Amino acid sequence: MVGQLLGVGGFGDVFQVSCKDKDGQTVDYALKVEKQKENRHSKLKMEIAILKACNDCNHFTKIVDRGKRDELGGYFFIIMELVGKTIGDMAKKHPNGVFSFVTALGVGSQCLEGIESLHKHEYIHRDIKPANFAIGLPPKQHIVYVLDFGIARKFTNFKNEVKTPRQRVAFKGTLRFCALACHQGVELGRKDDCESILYLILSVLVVGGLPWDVENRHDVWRIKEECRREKRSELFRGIRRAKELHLFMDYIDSLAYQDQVDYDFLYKILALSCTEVGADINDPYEWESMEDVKKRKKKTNCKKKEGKKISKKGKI
Ligand SMILES: Nc1ncnc2c1ncn2[C@@H]1O[C@H](COP(=O)(O)OP(=O)(O)OP(=O)(O)O)[C@@H](O)[C@H]1O
Repeated sequence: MVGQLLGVGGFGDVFQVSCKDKDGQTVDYALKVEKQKENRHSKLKMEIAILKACNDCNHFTKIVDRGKRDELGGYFFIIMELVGKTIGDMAKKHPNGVFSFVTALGVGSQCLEGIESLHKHEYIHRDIKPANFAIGLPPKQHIVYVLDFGIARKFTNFKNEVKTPRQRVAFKGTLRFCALACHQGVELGRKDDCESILYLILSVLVVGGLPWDVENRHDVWRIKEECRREKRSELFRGIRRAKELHLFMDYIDSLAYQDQVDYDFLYKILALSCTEVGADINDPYEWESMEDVKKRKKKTNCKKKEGKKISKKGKI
């Protein structure tokens, strides 16, 4: 049974659907449909390929069914695990539109885990923003899910080598959250997804948001550049502990298109930042009740942050 409309995307709509499982229990899922169009690649096909590839990671929704129907002019569909509100919607419900320090960093660290997994499967996301990550439904309210792979791109060639960068790349993504490379019109790599994760964290952490709250693309680019220099403190204004987030930015800015990202270093500095304010990055999020916390299993399918070796860059 098709239920409420959950979201309208650029290419398809997402509905809540419910059906009975083999025990007669009603189970809810999300149905995403995309109209088939001539002369256009299906975004949904890409999403399906990615969700299948990342099936081993708990930051991705599980596929229940998928296919193509010829009715109504033809459409592709996917039925997947239903998740809760997006990070952007959650932040809006909080005072000043921001999370606590530990929730913001904890969520950011999970977004990075999802993106690391995507990179491991040789895709970059290219549209990282709070609207493209969601939290799970109870009892999975401590899990962050990556959504929307509509403009994801394979960054390796058939020999599994990083593709030669194109000379010129058209702007794709979301102005507020895109990396500097996107403004420069150059090929995006793994480090650029990580740059967007830093912007995502700051957008749900700093009261008043990112300093480039303007419409004009060139102004946004200019302010992002200035935030590397004279306006740097403005980007991190008012937060409890900024030292490690500065390191995050310095590290990402030191990387080039083809470079591997030292994700462990980034998890480590996010965790350290929380320790420095007397908390733990795995602490319950603001929306979790004690009951949820009790139920929550600490183990995830993805690599755990804790107990990882200090990487070569992990000298803080
Ligand atoms: N598995 C899901 N469970 C619950 N809600 C979902 C799920 N997937 C997507 N949504 C909701 O639907 C909205 C649109 O989904 P999504 O961003 O994947 O679509 P899109 O067509 O690719 O969008 P865009 O135009 O932003 O690229 C999301 O913001 C989210 O609110």
